[in-house]
Amino acid sequence: MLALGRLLELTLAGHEPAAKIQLTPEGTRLRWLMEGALEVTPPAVTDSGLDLLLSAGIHGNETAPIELLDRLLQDIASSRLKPHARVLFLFGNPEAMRRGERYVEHDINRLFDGQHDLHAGPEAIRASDLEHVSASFFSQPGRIRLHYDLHTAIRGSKIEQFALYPYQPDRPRSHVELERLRAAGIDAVLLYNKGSVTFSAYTYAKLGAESFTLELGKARPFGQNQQVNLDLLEQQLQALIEGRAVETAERPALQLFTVAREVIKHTDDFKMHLPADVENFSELPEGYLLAEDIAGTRWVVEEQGARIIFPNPKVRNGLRAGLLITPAAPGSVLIG
Ligand SMILES: O=C(O)CCC(=O)N[C@@H](CCC(=O)O)C(=O)O
Ligand SMILES: [Zn+2]
Repeated sequence: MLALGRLLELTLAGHEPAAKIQLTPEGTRLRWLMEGALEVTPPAVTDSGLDLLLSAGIHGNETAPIELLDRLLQDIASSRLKPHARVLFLFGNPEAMRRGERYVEHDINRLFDGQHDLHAGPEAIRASDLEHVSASFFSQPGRIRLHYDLHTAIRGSKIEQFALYPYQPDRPRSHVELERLRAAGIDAVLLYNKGSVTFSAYTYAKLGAESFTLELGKARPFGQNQQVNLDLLEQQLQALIEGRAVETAERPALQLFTVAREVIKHTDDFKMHLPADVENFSELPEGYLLAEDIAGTRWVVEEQGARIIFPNPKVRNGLRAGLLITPAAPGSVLIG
C-alpha cells in the first residue's frame, strides 16, 4: 500500500510525510495537502466529473466515521478501489482526535463562515485552513460537488442514522441526493431553514456543493464501534468513488423534519429539564418546560409533534444547546 494511504496514522502521530505525492499503478494520484488532508485525483480518462469531499473528525471523539474514511483511503492506496472521482479526505480536528475529545478550546463546527476570524487559537486557524482547502478543491467549474461531513452523536437516538441538510434561500433540495441518502442507510433528514456556521453549511452556501452533516450513531473511542453499522453508507461511498451505480435494498421512505426553534444557552444560569440520558428525537408534549435561563427566559414547547435533538446544557454561553424540531409538512419542501 502507498504510504499516503496511512493518512490516519500520520495524523494521529503528528507526522508530515516525506513524499507528498504518490501514484498508484493505475495512475491515481494521492497528494498530501496539510495535516489530515489528502486529495485523490483519478487518471483524466476515467474521471467521472464528481468532486467528493469526505470529512470526519471535526469532533475528535467521533471515531466511527474516522475509521470509515481510513478504510476507504487504504482501499484506494492499495488499488482495491479504483477512483473515477476526485476525492478530498479531511480529518477535521487532529489535536482533538489525538486527545479523544470533541474539541480542545473551541468547537470547530461553530467556527465556519468567518466565525474563525472572531476567535483565537489553533482551532480557529484550523477552521480557516479547512475552508481554504475545501474552496480550492471545489474551485473547478462544471463539476458535480458533493460533501459529506461525517459525525456521531453524544447520546443515543430514536432514529440512529440521520442527516442535516443546510439551507440557502430559494435553493431547492436535491431529490437525487435525498434518494442517495436513503440508499446509504439514512432514515431521517432535518431540513434547516436558516444558515449556520457549520462545515456542511459553509460548503453548501459558499462553495455550491450539495452538503450534508451525517449523524451515524453514538460516539465511542477508536476500536469500539462494532455497534455502528456503516455498511450501506460504505457501499454508496465506494460506488461514488468508483463512478458506478449500486443495487439498493428496499428501504423505508425518509422521515423529513424542520427546525422549529433553536435553544440558545445565554448564561451560566441556563437549565435544561431533560433526563441526562434522553435520546435524540424524543417527543416532547405541548406545554412542556424544556429550558430556562436568566431573567425569566423560558422555552416551553408550543409545537405539535415536537422532538428534541442535540440537547447539551454544557455548551458555551451563546451557543446552541438543542434543537426543537417538527415533522416537515408534506409538500412544504422545495425539492428539485
Ligand atoms: O450529539 C450532539 O449533541 C452533537 C453531535 C454533533 O456533533 N452534531 C453536529 C451537527 C452539525 C449540524 O448541525 O449540521 C454539531 O453539533 O456540530
Ligand atoms: Zn460531531
